[in-house]
Amino acid sequence: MTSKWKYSPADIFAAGPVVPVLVINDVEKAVPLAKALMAGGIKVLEVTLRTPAAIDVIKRIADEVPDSLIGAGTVTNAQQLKAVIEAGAKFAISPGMTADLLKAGMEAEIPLIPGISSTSELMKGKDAGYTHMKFFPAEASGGVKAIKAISGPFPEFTFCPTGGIGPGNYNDYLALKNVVCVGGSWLAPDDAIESGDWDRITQLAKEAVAGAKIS
Ligand SMILES: O=C(O)C(=O)C[C@H](O)[C@H](O)COP(=O)(O)O
Repeated sequence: MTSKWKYSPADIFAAGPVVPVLVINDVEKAVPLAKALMAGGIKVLEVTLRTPAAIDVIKRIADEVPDSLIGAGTVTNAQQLKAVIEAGAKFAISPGMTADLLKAGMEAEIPLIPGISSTSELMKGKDAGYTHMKFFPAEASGGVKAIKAISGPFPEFTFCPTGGIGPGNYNDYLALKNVVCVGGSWLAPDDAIESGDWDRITQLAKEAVAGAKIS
């Protein structure tokens, strides 16, 4: 692992049991949304690069909510990784991996958390030096059973599962010894962001943090 990183992937995973996966269309929503989540006890934020506003959203949150651990999600190539670093992201996370992205991640000044959904991908990540990975799409790829089975031959890897996770099943994942956090969009529903219902988002965050059972 590279010592130039201010936060290691382990620090990011340990900073909170739930990571909101954020899809933000309007840059003006960035700061109030980040503050609403922080008020609910969540520090790690994943802003997905799914909208044209995403890079500006990351910039805004990095500048105006400096206590947050603002990360970029849906980072699928080295150019995007460079762009999110310039925007101020403190980490990057990907739904998958390519050889180029894995290489760029190891050379980058912020940590990259690549995504896997199979043991072969895990082995590619392992060869490139990664120990912390996203498991995506979690529910569709075997969920808790799959991650538990993977810990047999690969006990040294830690996962942040996302995809199909919500209040009803997040503790099933957190109960696994190779999972310390889970991600999901349930913490910041589109309609609540759209209408600026920040109290609802703070409440969802509070409930998720308070209800999380860390093994
Ligand atoms: O956009 C990305 O980079 C992703 O990796 C995918 C997200 O983590 C999941 O789409 C969240 O899944 P839901 O919580 O089921 O909505």
